[in-house]
Formats: sequence, structure tokens, C-alpha cells
Amino acid sequence: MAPRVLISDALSPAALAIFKERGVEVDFQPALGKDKEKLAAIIGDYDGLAIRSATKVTPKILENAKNLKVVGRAGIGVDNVDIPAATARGIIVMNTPFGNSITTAEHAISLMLALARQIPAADASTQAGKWEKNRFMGVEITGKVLGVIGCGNIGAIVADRALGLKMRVIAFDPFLSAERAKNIGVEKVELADLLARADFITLHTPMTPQTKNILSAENLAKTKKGVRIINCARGGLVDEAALRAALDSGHVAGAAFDVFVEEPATSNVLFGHPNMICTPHLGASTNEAQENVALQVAEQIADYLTRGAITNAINFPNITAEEAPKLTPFITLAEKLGSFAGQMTDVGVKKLTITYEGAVGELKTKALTAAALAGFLRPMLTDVNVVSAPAVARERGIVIDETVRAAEGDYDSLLSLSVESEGGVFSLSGAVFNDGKPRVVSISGIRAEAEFAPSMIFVSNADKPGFIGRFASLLGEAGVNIATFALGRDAEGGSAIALVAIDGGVPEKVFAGISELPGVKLTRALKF
Ligand SMILES: NC(=O)C1=CN([C@@H]2O[C@H](COP(=O)(O)OP(=O)(O)OC[C@H]3O[C@@H](n4cnc5c(N)ncnc54)[C@H](O)[C@@H]3O)[C@@H](O)[C@H]2O)C=CC1
Ligand SMILES: O=C(O)C(=O)COP(=O)(O)O
Repeated sequence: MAPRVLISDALSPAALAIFKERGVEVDFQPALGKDKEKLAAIIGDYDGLAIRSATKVTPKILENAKNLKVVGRAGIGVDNVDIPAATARGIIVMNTPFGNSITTAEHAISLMLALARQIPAADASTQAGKWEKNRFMGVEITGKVLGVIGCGNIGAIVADRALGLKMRVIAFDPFLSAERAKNIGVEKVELADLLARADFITLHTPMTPQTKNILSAENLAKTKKGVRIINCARGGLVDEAALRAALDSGHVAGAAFDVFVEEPATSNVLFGHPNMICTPHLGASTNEAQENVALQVAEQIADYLTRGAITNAINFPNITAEEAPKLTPFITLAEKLGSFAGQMTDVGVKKLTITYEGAVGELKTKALTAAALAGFLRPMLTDVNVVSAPAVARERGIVIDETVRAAEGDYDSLLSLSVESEGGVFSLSGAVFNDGKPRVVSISGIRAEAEFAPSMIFVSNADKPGFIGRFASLLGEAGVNIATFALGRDAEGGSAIALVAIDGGVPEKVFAGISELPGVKLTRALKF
């Protein structure tokens, strides 16, 4: 069946053609994002959801999204998506990080010029027939200092345009390297320095606990008298009430905001001030940007749903369409090995070491590690998946050690897992054979080759004559049919293992019987 995607925001219709070309069924309901109840009622029918900022992807929406595999944000900010809740459900969240950055930077520059020359107020007055030539005295921007808070994609474009307008640009961004600052022609400064020196301040950070109210009352008080402030990033980066007070007192000469703490903003403490310019979250609203982000998000969603390729995901490593088919058998292998190890572990886990030997090391090992972790945690937790597993493991304090090295043994690619728990260390290795099927190739350092089967019995025992006969007859007498039987031992008379695939489950009584066989050290019924 063709995957189904819902577009619940005002995306460019350009997206529709892409979905259709890619064999994805698409339902275009651009106003639905604003109707939480209706969205919750129908989201269960879709594999993909394409949004902008009006759709709020809340835990409640996600609870109903039984088939949802991907949320694609046609734009940058994903603060309207509950990422941890989506991750916990195995839903990939992707955005389009560059498609609207130029447009948003241009909006910030437009607002800066509009502030410098009071264009909106002058326009209103002129069209009202007042011709107030003496009322609108502006400021020149040439030679003025622009302080950029957050110098990432958009901040850097704003800086570039401002330099072209002959401004001096200083930037506060803890993650901006000195080299990048030099390349883009900005002076990297501390926040206090920026506040003290800037004639104009423009904000371009995401909303995080560190950036919320970054222009607080206290920081606004440290700005230069007559400063002008532009916010085209997120509402709440500036304390709105404190800014209103600073506008009222005249300390701040003007402000231009595209974003507000509460959106849609139909009333706001900033509204009505003569030196305030407001736009309704128009930063990304140009034909060019909307076409870019719509096409890109549709391509990304379709690629994921039809080919397993992952691009620009916030909560999973990228996987190209070329990598996806190569990766798939190893994802299965990693999950099965993880599951085997998880079923063998029933006491506190301390550390998981995953080793990639040979060609597999050149694939996306992060994705494989996530698959191994999901397999490992699933026997202990029901609600874990490849997307959520790394976060779940981290929450539980499990140390993950990933090693990549050259092939040493008989396999072009070997994947090994070692679990260190309070009960000791359990390790196993596996490989993908030429038939594309994953197999376990050694357990606890003992070689034994076996395909994974839905129902298996693992036994570790002392290598003594008679064990195999007794074990097989016990199963035979109980009517349990053996499908495959893999054996191995470390040395004659040493430790031995058996991994047996059986048809159907193992009756409890039979299982107890196996444990009581002479020489048996450990036995487990495994499900794959
Ligand atoms: N008004 C609108 O319609 C639009 C708004 N945006 C918003 O613009 C903002 C910036 O977007 P991009 O430049 O693409 O993001 P980006 O991720 O490329 O850049 C953000 C920058 O902020 C910096 N940063 C993070 N924490 C910081 C902190 N505590 N102090 C100072 N700097 C910090 C980062 O190091 C990074 O360089 C986002 O909030 C995005 O949602 C984006 C597009 C349209
Ligand atoms: O891309 C972003 O972060 C934006 O804020 C743009 O929002 P919009 O798609 O115009 O609702």
C-alpha cells in the first residue's frame, strides 16, 4: 500500500507534485494544523506529516499517531514538535535547515532599515494625508554597530548583508569559532560587550533554556541608550514586558519583532507603541523560500517512506538512499545480536561495547549502534525503538562504547557485542552472509554458526560425552521438533554451547528438564 502523508500547514503546493511523483498518497489540508481536535482524530491514518509552525505536534497528537513514521518541518524551527515524545515513538523528525535562511535574513535587514527610517509609521501618516516631513527624523546605518546574537546560518547571512551596508558587525555566539568569525568578517565578542556597544541588536538563536529571555530586563538595562532591537528568531528571546518598559522610558529607541511569545499574537504588550514594528511571523514567507522548503521537505519525507533514506533528521543519523539497502541487513543483524544479549542479561547493565570490524565499519555505525541498543533494551522495556534507544540507554546510565577496526578474522564484516553487567560479561559476534541473512558466529568466545529463528534454545554446558544425546531426546520425547542445531566448544572437555532452533515454543517442563541435565551451566529460551 502506498504510504500516506498529511500536509496540515500552508505549504507551497509544489510539495504535492513531488509526493505524487514518488508514489506517496498526499492529503493537503493547509488549515488543519490549527484544529487540534480534528488533527488528533485523523492523524492515525498517516505515515507522514508535513508541517510549518502552525501545527503543534504535541504528545496528545503523537499518542493518536499510530502509523506515523516521520514528521517533516518545511522550515527551520522545530520547537512546535515535541521531539522527546516523537523519539520515544520511533518517529523521525526532520527539518529543512537552509531553505528559508536567506529570506529570513532579508526580513531582519528589512526590519532594521524600517526601524532606522520609521517606514511603517511614515507610510501610515503619509497615506492619511498628513505629510509630516519633520516628524520622521531617522538614523543612518553606515558605520553603526550591529550586534548579532546567534551567528549560525541566518545570523551569518545577516552579518554579510550588514557588512555590505557598511555597518560594523559584532557577534555573540558561544559556538562560533574564531576562524569562522574571521571568515565571515565579524568580531566575536562576549554578550556584555555586545550589549554595551551595539546600535542595533538582532537575534538569531534557537529557543533554548539558555537563550530564553537572553534580552531580560537586566540585559536590556546594559544596552546602549537609543539601541534598536530586531527579533526574527523566536518569541521569548526578549522579555516582552521589559522591552515595553524600555521603549516607554526611551532607553530603547525602537524594536521590530516578527515573532512573539504567544502566536498567533492578536494582542501583545508591545502592540501600540509608536516605535514598535510588528509582522506576523513572516520571516520565511517569500515565494522562493516557500518553494524551497516545500520541495525539500516533500523529497525528504518521500525518500524516507519509500527508500529508508534519512536526511536532516533531528533525532537520527542521516542515511542516504544508496546507503539504506547496504545498511538494512546489518541493522537486522545488530538488532538480533542486541536482542540475544538483552535476553541473556537480567541484572544491572553497566556497559555495552559494540565493535565493528572490516567493511561494516564504513557504514553508518551510529545507526547500527542504535539498532543494537534497541534490540538489547527491548526484552527489558516494551516501548523502545531504533530512534529512541540511544536516549533511553543514556537515561539509564548505560555506558556505550563503539569501536571500529580493520577485519582480523574470517569475515569481511564482523559485528561484536559485549555486555558488562553485575552478573559478569556476555559477548557474541555476528556476520551477514552472502545470502544476505544475518547469523550469529560466536558466543562467549566459542565459535558456533547459526541463523536466527523465531524460537531458539541456548545452552552452555561442560563438554562431556552424552550431553547432546540426552538433550536431543528430551526435546524429542516432549514432541519439540528441532529445526537447526549449532554446537561449539572452546577445548576438548572444556566449555561447550548449543544454539538450537525449534518449531514452536519450549514447554516450561521441558525447559526445567534441560536445566537439570548433567553439566548444564546455563540455559535460555530465546525469541527473535
Ligand atoms: N521568523 C521566521 O519566520 C524564521 C525564524 N527562524 C528562526 O531563526 C533562528 C536561527 O535559525 P538558523 O540560523 O537557521 O539556526 P542555526 O542553528 O544555524 O543558528 C543558531 C545559532 O545560535 C547559536 N546559539 C545557540 N545557543 C546560543 C546561546 N545561548 N547564545 C548565543 N548563541 C547561541 C548557535 O551556536 C548557532 O550558531 C531559529 O530560532 C529559527 O527557528 C528561522 C527561519 C524563519
Ligand atoms: O523556519 C522557521 O523556523 C520559521 O519560523 C518559519 O515559520 P513558518 O514556516 O513561516 O511558519
